[in-house]
Amino acid sequence: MSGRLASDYAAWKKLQTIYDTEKSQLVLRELFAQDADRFKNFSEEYVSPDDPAVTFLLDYSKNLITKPIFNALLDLVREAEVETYRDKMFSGEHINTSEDRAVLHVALRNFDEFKISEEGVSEVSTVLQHMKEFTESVRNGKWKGYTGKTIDTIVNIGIGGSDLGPVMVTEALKAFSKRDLAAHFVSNIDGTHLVETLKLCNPETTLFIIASKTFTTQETITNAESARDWFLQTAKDKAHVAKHFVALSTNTKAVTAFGISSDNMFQFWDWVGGRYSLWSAIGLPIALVIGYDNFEQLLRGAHGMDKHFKETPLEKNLPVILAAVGIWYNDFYGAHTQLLLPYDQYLHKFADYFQQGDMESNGKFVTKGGQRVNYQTGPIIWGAAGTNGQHSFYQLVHQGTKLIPADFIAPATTINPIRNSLHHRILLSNFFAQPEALAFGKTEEEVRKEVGPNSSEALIKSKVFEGNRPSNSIIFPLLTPATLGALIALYEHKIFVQGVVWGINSFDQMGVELGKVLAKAILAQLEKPGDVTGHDSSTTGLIHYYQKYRKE
Ligand SMILES: O=P(O)(O)OC[C@H]1O[C@H](O)[C@@H](O)[C@@H](O)[C@@H]1O
Repeated sequence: MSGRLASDYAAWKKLQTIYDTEKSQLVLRELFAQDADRFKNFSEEYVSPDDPAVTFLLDYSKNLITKPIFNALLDLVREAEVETYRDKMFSGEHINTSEDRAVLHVALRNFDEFKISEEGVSEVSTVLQHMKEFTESVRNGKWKGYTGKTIDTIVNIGIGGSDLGPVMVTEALKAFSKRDLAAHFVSNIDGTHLVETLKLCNPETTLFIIASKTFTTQETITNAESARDWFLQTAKDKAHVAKHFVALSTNTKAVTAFGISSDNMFQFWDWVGGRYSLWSAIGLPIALVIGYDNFEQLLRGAHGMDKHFKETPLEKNLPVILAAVGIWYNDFYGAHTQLLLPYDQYLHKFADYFQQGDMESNGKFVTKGGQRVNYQTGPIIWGAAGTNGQHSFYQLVHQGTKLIPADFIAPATTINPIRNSLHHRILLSNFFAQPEALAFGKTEEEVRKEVGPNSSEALIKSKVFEGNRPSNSIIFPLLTPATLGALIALYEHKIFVQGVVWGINSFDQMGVELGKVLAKAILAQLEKPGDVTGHDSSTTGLIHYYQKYRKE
């Protein structure tokens, strides 16, 4: 994050030389054959410094690395001053330089342990207390709707960071939810999203949570106004809005202007980035669904990982290890993507969540110092819950022409052990088998033995798996709120480390602005029929086609 070009570092140059000279020797079959202790030498167990029950194993032995490569990657991390920038983040320095802001999601789950002096940090516990009281009054039925009925449905209206975290976590921790409180999430400006959700809601028993850091986001404000109109069609009196609309925001003025009283507003601060905000008031729908105590466990689990990240030497530091190995593929092997593959149905939104987390943070071509990078930055993140992905895109991962590093993630035990955990054993057998198949493949010789002498050469070739496809495996005892918190924080800090090495600002998002500005200009033209001006012929042609069918 120094803003320097990563390719100027001595360690970068050394890694390039290693890659150019040793690439052909980096064959997993051989690396494992040469070192009986490879698993031991390339795996780390995480145990939360706060709670021994929060633990997991990271096995990174199936990567195309040797100890000298791993050490050179750590040298790169050192040379980029990741430790210095990490400490700056934790102390509240304004490391988000383009917006002159601190980056303090770690302060939201700190429980007063690290000393951080930044405006707002001392208010974190007051907001948590407000969230706790509110959550309890909704969950125990004391909070009533305008006709005196108990709230049975919540609708979160937000988008991006004000949607994806709560969606992912409420799905992941569904088993901890209060079953008689239905939770819906409306994000898309497409009216369909709101209309289809409102079909499931009763205005007398629905609580709308308007979640927007800025409270200016077009989608969220438009959806919120439409939801309010829908509510008032039945409730009539504007005074009833107070019982059915709350806001999560940093913008008190805009919230009040919308008609939500500041008593029903849950505050956060500009040092909470949208994609790092599920730990803040943005987590209110999470607390409502799983209960405040479970929400606090999620925060505590993340805090344990924060301590690990802050205090553990680099070679045993899990976020650093994931980041370092990722840089090896992204910048030297030329891999463009990174798969996240949770073998846990509850985590089916995990990759969606980290698409914003990683790609909005590290999808940048300019360093903090304003130079264009001459290397690859953030990877494309994608994935699906296992085993579904296996029946969809794994063919390409196994036998395609691209190198696609993958993180496999699974709980050792399940919350739903049906048929004596038979389902879970089958799931895990796939979780173990896939990285093995990717790494070791199947040679032509092995195929020949299998298919017999009468098979065609073409058939034999089509059954060969080249192998040598890298992966990490993360396995933990059970998916609990605290373990999930630690897992999310692990990836957050991985993103941080990579951003520092690449010299970019992981905490702004200038890249989402241009489309927004253009859409506003076009909207003004769509509202008055007639000829459109100021666009290229393609955009003009598309708008003309639309105008043939335009309806009020
Ligand atoms: O919470 P808000 O302010 O509505 O922003 C919602 C989203 O808007 C933009 O897409 C970006 O700025 C995201 O980072 C943000 O999460």
